[in-house]
Amino acid sequence: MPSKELRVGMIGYGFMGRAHSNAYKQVGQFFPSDYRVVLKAACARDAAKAKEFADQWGYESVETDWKKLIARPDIDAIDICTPNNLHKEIAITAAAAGKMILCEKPLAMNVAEGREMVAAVERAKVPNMVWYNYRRIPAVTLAKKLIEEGRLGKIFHYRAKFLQDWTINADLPQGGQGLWRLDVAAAGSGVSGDLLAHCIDTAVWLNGSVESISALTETFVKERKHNLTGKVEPVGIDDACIFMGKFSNGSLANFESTRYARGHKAQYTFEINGEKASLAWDLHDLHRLQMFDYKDEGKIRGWKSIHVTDNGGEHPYMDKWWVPGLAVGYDCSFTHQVADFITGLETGTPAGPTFRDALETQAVLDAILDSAKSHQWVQVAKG
Ligand SMILES: NC(=O)C1=CN([C@@H]2O[C@H](COP(=O)(O)OP(=O)(O)OC[C@H]3O[C@@H](n4cnc5c(N)ncnc54)[C@H](OP(=O)(O)O)[C@@H]3O)[C@@H](O)[C@H]2O)C=CC1
Ligand SMILES: O=C1CO[C@H](CO)[C@@H](O)[C@@H]1O
Repeated sequence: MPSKELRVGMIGYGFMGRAHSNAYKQVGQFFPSDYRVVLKAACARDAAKAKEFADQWGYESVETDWKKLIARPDIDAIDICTPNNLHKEIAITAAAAGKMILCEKPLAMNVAEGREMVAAVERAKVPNMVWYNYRRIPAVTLAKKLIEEGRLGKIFHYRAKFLQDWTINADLPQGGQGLWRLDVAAAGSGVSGDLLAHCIDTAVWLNGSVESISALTETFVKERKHNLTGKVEPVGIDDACIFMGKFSNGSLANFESTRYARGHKAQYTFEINGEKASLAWDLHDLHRLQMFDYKDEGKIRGWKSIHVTDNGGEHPYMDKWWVPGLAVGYDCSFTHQVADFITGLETGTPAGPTFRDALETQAVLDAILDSAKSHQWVQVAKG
């Protein structure tokens, strides 16, 4: 039986408010630990919606001012599920109050903000984590294990893309629930910070730091009505982004993200080519890790499909779920992230990505926008 409580104050009831709440409810059932997660309070500006959310997910109380939530002595951890422009202020206030912080991605609007956030959590010595959840899809975690075992050898290429199509409609306004992503003042950037950020986090985790970048961005719809002013305003975000770059290990990077790829809702894929083997993964088929291993016997050598659904306890996380062969879904990545966060509390070795880890992704994002603006190669800033 758990002997400790992890009392969560959730800020935001939208997409991620729901995804994280689901993870908090699942984690103790599938990943038992010394901690019992208590959904203490849900916070948002719209009191009625926050109350409806709190009732649905089992939060004990509601707040409409995040500063009051942070000030509450009965909350241990603040979960930031707001638009990106609020991450910094909330995180710094929470750190100063000695709260643990689980912050949604991207860490910040830019690297300067990110640095302030890292300084705040490190000064306060509070456990902290950023929700780059795709790392914890079992097939992606398996890729990490195979790379660490040296099965790919020297890596030559890392290519990734994240494609969507939901902003092709020029009548969509900027601002509002979900649509704040189209407003640069709320989002900081467009698809680079929203989608490529995931690809970069996974890439840095699997293949190490990105050193330099040459990027191209495009804003296909240049003006949209703004929901705050009611006026048609210029659009300041990148609708699409392509970059090439070089990793510190010498391998070449080739990345693309867009919300204008008609037919694609969330196609996140990566492929890694090493001297001994290659790996490929596709979110649409999230259990499958494709591998080509050159050491396989010639007449049967080819791409093999590893279906990551246990295999006798050898696949990451899967032994905690159902019987071998049965799948889990997108939501499990969040549950795994909470489970690892709790393990970090128990062992004293924090689960990544911490704010400091996520700062590296933020630096790559800044370099992308700098390069796209200047039409120059840009060195990625260090921490
Ligand atoms: N890890 C991942 O895969 C994903 C990460 N994200 C990230 O999660 C974050 C949230 O995105 P998402 O859930 O889609 O956003 P939504 O638009 O669905 O929800 C945003 C929430 O923030 C609340 N909010 C906004 N302003 C304030 C405020 N001043 N005080 C308190 N609450 C506020 C809103 O409620 P109200 O308006 O009532 O205040 C709303 O509940 C973003 O940083 C995004 O990048 C998003 C999707 C997936
Ligand atoms: O992973 C993701 C899926 O798409 C969302 C946008 O539609 C992103 O915000 C998110 O981070």
